[in-house]
Amino acid sequence: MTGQPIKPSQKASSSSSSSSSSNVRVVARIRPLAQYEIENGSKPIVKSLPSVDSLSNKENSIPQISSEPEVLEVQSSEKRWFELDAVLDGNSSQREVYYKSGAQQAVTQDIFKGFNCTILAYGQTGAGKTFTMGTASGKDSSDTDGIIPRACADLFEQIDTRCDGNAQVELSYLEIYNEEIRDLMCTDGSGGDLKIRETLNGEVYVSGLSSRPVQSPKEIGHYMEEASHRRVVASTKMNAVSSRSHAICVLRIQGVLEDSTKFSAKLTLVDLAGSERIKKTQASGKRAAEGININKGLFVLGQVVSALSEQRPKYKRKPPYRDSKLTRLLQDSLGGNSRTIMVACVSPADFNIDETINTLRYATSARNIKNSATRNVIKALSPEEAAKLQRENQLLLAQVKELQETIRKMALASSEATPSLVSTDTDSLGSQEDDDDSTGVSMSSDHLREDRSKQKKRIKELEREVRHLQRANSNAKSGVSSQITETMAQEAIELPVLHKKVAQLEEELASKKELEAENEALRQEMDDLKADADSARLAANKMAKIMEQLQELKGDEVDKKKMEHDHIKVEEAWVSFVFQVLETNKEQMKRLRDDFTLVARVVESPDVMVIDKSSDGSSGGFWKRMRAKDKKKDSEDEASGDEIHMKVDPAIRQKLVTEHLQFFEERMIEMESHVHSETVSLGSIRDSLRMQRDKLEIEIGESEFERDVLNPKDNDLLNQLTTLLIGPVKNLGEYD
Ligand SMILES: Nc1ncnc2c1ncn2[C@@H]1O[C@H](COP(=O)(O)OP(=O)(O)OP(=O)(O)O)[C@@H](O)[C@H]1O
Repeated sequence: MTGQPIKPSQKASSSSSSSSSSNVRVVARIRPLAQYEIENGSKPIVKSLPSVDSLSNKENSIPQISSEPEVLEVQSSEKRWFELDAVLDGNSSQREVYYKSGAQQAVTQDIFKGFNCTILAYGQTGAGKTFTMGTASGKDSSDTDGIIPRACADLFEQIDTRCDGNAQVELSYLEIYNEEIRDLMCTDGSGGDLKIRETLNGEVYVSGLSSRPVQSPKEIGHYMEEASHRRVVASTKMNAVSSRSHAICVLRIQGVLEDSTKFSAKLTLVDLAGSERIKKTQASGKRAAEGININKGLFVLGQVVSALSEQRPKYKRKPPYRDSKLTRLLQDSLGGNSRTIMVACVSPADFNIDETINTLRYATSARNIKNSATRNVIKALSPEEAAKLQRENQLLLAQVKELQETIRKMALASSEATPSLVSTDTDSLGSQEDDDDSTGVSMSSDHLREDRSKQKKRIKELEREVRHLQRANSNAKSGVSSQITETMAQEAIELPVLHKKVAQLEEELASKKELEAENEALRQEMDDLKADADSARLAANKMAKIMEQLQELKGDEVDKKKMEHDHIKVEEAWVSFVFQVLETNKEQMKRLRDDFTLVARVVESPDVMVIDKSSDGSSGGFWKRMRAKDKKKDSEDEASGDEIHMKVDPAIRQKLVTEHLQFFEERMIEMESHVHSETVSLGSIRDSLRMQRDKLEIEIGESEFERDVLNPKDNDLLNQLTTLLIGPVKNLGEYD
């Protein structure tokens, strides 16, 4: 049998009432197999190993909190064990869960000692969180009631018996849906997208969240029932009624116990939405988006738990409370001023083993989280103690006055120093918006203004605080003679608060000075940026000029190439002209051939030849010579119509023919070779001219494109460059 070794319990139970520092109490609840798990043939593999305590408690009608941790066993391919403060299996009743989780003790004891308490249910979707927490139904109690209705019933019962009804309870109820806070008590639909803010003493609250005074569990049940209709639920493959939001119900209680001790406390009851695998729930569209948001919030919660539970100093890191609304609102419950109980709900089925192991790992880590809850109670004091407190109060008053004067001077100096940068819209005295978690030095003037505005607000808040302290002090003084004991009791509570606030004011002042220095650095940085922007702008202008020049040069280049192109065209025209000349030569050669044919006919003809007058025109030289050599025959020549009939002496004819044949031969050879070589060289000239022209056309196209690109007025590259150089400074809003 293999398994995960169980660590020895490292802590005392959180139920110890005197201790202000206690670990988060974590219990596991295993629900019975669900219908869908039975249908898909799942086997139960998660069970609780009974502790000695729980066995001996079996007989007891009131379930007891076990003093020792309990163990949960997961039997998969190997066995694993998880040690928790209590383990409740599928047979555990709702009542048992209420008691053994520690919820009953928190409500009936811790709240009345002035401790803030949180009870939250965590786990996979469909694991039984809503079933465990329950919603107060407004009806009479039943066995199936979860923690919330039971807590409400016990709370009012205790108020009746311990405060004689002298207590006030206020209820508020919200949900976080898709990272938006919604007021579930708001009936007019205006309770959406509320903001988280923080008071001066670090208490986180939701601005604009409504709260109602409530006088009975039934009244709470009534409001919660109404609110539950506003909560987003939907059906998924793993839960027919799946909560799609984290619901947080807060009860603020203030009362006076029988021994005149005043107390105040906050009971926070949280029903988280379940972690889910989109594949398993088969959620799509809106449901899938919800699932992603749910998982995101829970992931941050996991990060917070793991940061808080880290035991090794070198791995300790700041819990990322601000990364989600859920963790921001639960900041006090996890590592803060609250006694916290976490119920990790799991399925027993092997089908859900991965999710179950995850939940349990998370749960065991959460057990290491240490909270330090402080008691909000007021006790009666002796007259000596009261007088001492009064002296301290006077001292504090003097300190407050001094601080007030310093603040006034600083505020004056600050607004005089930088009037242009301080926003005029700083009259609101509301607390600072907390949602923006930006840290580090901002580069924009918006942020600078924001800092200024925050600074101014801060000063006003400080002034308000001082006024409040003065008021508290003078109230304390005025009551001394008449009701010395009660007033002093009040002061006993207020004195540490005053001390804390003075320390806080001093801290605020120090941080204000830091802010001043930071602002000075920012101003300096802004001046530098302006200077950078100036030189960037100069550089951009220079670049525009260079580009203009380049554009001109490119334009010249284009013109030159175009001229070259035209020149080539002229040359090409000349080449085609020469081709025509060659054609003419060819024509002439043809005529020579015709003459040659004629001469051949002369050779073959008898004494009289018939010659076309047109032929005579073209090869007249030959006939003239014929006639000159044979003058005596001239008279014998006869012309009729287009023909000449010529008598020829055979000897002369023979001689002339031979001469001409030779002449023809030579001319023909000469012309043929000339025409051939001219044709060849012209052909290559023509080809090279065509190539040059094609090349030039491409170059012209490219140069024209480059010229257009270089146009500084319409140049994307330059514009981008300018934006890049000047942009950051332009964003400062003060640089034009
Ligand atoms: N211990 C239990 N005994 C009997 N039925 C239970 C138990 N726990 C849960 N169930 C039933 O299982 C179903 C799912 O429970 P529930 O709605 O409480 O889950 P959930 O964890 O709140 O889910 P989601 O995160 O999706 O809202 C319900 O029908 C509920 O009645």
